[in-house]
Amino acid sequence: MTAPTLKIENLKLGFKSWSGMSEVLHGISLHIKKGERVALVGESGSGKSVTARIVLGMLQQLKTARISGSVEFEGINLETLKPGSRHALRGTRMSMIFQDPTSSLNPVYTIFALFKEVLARAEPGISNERARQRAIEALADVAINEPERVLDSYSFQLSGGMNQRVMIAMALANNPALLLADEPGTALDVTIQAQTLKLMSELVEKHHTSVLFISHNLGVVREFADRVYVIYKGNIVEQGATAELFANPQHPYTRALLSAVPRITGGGIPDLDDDPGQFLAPLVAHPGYSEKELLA
Ligand SMILES: Nc1ncnc2c1ncn2[C@@H]1O[C@H](COP(=O)(O)OP(=O)(O)OP(=O)(O)O)[C@@H](O)[C@H]1O
Repeated sequence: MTAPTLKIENLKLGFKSWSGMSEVLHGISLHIKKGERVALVGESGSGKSVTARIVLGMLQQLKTARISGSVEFEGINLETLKPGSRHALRGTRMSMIFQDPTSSLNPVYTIFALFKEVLARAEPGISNERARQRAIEALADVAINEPERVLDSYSFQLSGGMNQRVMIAMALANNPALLLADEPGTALDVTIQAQTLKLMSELVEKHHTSVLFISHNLGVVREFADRVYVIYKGNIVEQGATAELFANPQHPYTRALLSAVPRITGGGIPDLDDDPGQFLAPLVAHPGYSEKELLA
């Protein structure tokens, strides 16, 4: 049996502040099999982005963060890796696409310089010629027609949609096993968002990339994901195959989210805080699927 690309078990996170600890993740577990696209869906502040940041090792250095539980990537517990080895995974075996492409691309460097840095993570000392050739190929994959012009531009000279494509091209340039996509395109208008999601979808299919797709938009999740985990206030309250979960949601919070789909796509999630206690039941697996069986 091949190890899942990602396996998170009992992950807890708290932030220390002057007023005490605020608990953000209460022991979440999830997994992504090779080539599987899994969505983590929940309202703003539920703990989606911090989960991705822990996988990437970006929160561990924060003095205020308290993290426990385990994160395995391709069968290796990431906590057992030396910081250098863990750092080396970022941008090579796992990469991330952020919500706002324009502010995520450093405006001080040309797109080519940023590309070269990404490529050099997997191929140290890569020559300018080879980096340029590979960058042009990667940009062709995201349907950019004038790669030379784009490579010599700075992010602030390109449109948001173009920057989003550049970011997808960069994230996939080293053929990662895992792509963490945090609400890609939500900072852009809906047409561009739909185009970039379609592009991303085609590319991950082509390269058999596993994806953790973070979103609050169930309409988008339905199009993109094979399986869905629903997160509410730092707890996974339900998971299941996408079609099944949409057809037969078990958990009251999932039902509430689903009933709000038209409002979500129109912008904004309704306030579900009226009776938060009712949503905090343990994980609900769909009949016939246990977390163990899904891993097999
Ligand atoms: N560095 C930090 N220090 C303190 N609290 C933090 C930090 N980062 C995140 N949080 C808190 O952790 C909680 C979860 O944040 P997170 O960014 O994961 O939410 P999210 O589900 O991704 O929401 P959104 O959809 O709005 O991005 C929030 O209450 C947030 O304020």
